Amino acid sequence: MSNRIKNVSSKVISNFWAKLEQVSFDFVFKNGKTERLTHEVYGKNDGVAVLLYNPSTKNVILSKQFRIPMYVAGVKNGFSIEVVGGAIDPSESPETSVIRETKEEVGYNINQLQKVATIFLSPGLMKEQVHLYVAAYKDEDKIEKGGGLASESEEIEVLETNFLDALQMIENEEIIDARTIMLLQYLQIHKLI
Ligand SMILES: Nc1nc2c(ncn2[C@@H]2O[C@H](COP(=O)(O)OP(=O)(O)O[C@H]3O[C@H](CO)[C@@H](O)[C@H](O)[C@@H]3O)[C@@H](O)[C@H]2O)c(=O)[nH]1
Ligand SMILES: [Mg+2]
Repeated sequence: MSNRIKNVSSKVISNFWAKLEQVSFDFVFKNGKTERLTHEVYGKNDGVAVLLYNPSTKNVILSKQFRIPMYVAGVKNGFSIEVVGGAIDPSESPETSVIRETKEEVGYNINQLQKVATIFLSPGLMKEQVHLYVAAYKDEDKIEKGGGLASESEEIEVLETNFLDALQMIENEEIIDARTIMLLQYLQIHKLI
C-alpha cells in the first residue's frame, strides 16, 4: 500500500491572494492499476480560529462580516456570523496569530488559549489547515474597538452574544460557518460555560 502516489507535478493557475494549483499525479489504485490524475488545490498560509467565552456572563464573542463566496452561493446576502480567525502571517506561530487576530477583529487582549483541534475545512479543495482554539475572556480584556483592518478593507461587526442564543443560531441556520459550529459545540460538550 505504500508509495501509491508518484510523479507529482504542479502548475500554478492563479496566485492572487492565495495560490490555485493544478496538481498532477500518478495514483495507484488498490487493484494495482495506475492512472494519471489532475486535481485543483487552493490555499495560502494555514489559518487559525478562536471562540472567546466569558464563564461569568455566559457570553461569547462572534463577528459578522461580508463573505463574497457566500454571496456568490446566494446565501445570506453574503453576511456571515463567525468566530475570530484568519490567515497566519509567515513570521507568526498559530498562537501569536490568534492573539493578533483577536485584537484586530474584536479588540480583546487574550493570553490563555486552549487548543481544540487542527482541521481541514474542505479537504477535496483546500490545502489549508486551520488551528482551532477557545479562550476565556473578561470584560476588562476589551482594549480596542476591533472591527478589522481598514488597510485590508475589513469591516467586522463585533457581536457579544449569550451562549444559549448562539447555540440557537446554529439550529435556525443563522450560523453556518463550520469552524464556528464546531467551537460552540466544543464549549457545550465540555461544559466550559
Ligand atoms: N479570502 C480572501 N481574502 C482577501 C482576498 N484579497 C484580500 N483579502 C483580504 O485579506 C484579509 C484576510 O483576513 P483574515 O482575517 O486573515 O482571513 P479571513 O478572511 O478572516 O479568513 C479566511 O481565510 C482564512 C485564511 O485562509 C481561513 O482560515 C478562514 O477559514 C477564512 O477562509 C481580509 O481583509 C480580506 O478582505 C482574497 O482574494 N481572498
Ligand atoms: Mg478574519
